[in-house]
Amino acid sequence: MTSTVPLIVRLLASSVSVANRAGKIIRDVMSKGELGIVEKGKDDLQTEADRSAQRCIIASLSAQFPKVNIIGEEDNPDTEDEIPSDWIVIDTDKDILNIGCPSNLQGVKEEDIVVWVDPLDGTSEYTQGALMLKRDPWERWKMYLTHPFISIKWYLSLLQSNYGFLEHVTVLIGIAVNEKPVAGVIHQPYYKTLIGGEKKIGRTIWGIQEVGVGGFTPAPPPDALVITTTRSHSNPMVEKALQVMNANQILRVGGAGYKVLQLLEGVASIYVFASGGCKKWDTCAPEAILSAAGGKLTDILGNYYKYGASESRPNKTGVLAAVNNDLHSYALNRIPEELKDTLSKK
Ligand SMILES: Nc1ncnc2c1ncn2[C@@H]1O[C@H](COP(=O)(O)O)[C@@H](OP(=O)(O)O)[C@H]1O
Ligand SMILES: [Mg+2]
Ligand SMILES: [Mg+2]
Ligand SMILES: [Mg+2]
Repeated sequence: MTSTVPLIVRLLASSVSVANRAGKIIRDVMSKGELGIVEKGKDDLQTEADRSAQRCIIASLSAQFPKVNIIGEEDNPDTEDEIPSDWIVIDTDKDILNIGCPSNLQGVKEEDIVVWVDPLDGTSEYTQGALMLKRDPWERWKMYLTHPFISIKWYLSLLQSNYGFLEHVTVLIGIAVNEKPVAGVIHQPYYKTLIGGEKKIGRTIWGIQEVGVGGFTPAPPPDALVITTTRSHSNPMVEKALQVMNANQILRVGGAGYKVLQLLEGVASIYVFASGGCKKWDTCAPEAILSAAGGKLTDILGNYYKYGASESRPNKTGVLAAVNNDLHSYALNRIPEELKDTLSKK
């Protein structure tokens, strides 16, 4: 049966299973409590969970799809050690294998595909979540003092957050064909639900061009204008763009994946980030899923990013995403020309 299913559908089905496994790795690293934080740059952390989840995803997908070009966020996951055999996922999601494949994607070959992997989106929120899992206030304070960057303002907001920032963490697998994101997976390892009285942790949302979105039911946008934006990478340009939106509410949350989930869930209507900082692996899967649901993700100038393997990794001209074209145009028209100019010259 599997061999008759088009490649792109098989790749999506495998990506869903692999993302679930990566999510379990992320939870396991947190439970063990040894995060192994490395500072890659300013405001840019990597943990054992980022490294291990990426190794799991890349090893699993490249074993099944050897000619697909897979690009991950983390440069040097420790490749010396052998990968634990239970990190190599060979399962595929059976429901996805049964979906119809859009006609323009039926003949796609492995060589035509680039997969962009963000093994853990929202690393900042993940490391701060670890801090809050320390029940003993003294232990928590000691961990705070040794955390690479976290201001007292953040520490206080964490104390008030009821340990909630772990929900912002996602695993992102984006599938691009001819430079365009056509399918993707957003897995949320800490999403909690009660199903028939039983607690379930984690959920996986997927999308594919022309077919739509699965894993949950998208909701219409809120009546009020609710904007979602970064909570850990703001700067004066980001704030300027937010000021001009005339929003009823601004939500500051972690991760590109989580912000796009908020759009899909009807929690927010527009995602505005008028700054460089995000990279192709942050936006590929979210763009694919959002557009499959009728939304739009571009840079702050209104141009689509390209996702070919040779494209530069940084999304220098920011992110502007909305649940529909009208809200996207509304936001685009409000961004001052001067800000667009400054960003495009960076
Ligand atoms: N100034 C910056 N420096 C480094 N990374 C940045 C950044 N601004 C945004 N990013 C990256 O873009 C993603 C979303 O950011 P934010 O949560 O601030 O909206 C995060 O991905 P990772 O957590 O996968 O690294 C984050 O690291
Ligand atoms: Mg990162
Ligand atoms: Mg990311
Ligand atoms: Mg990441």
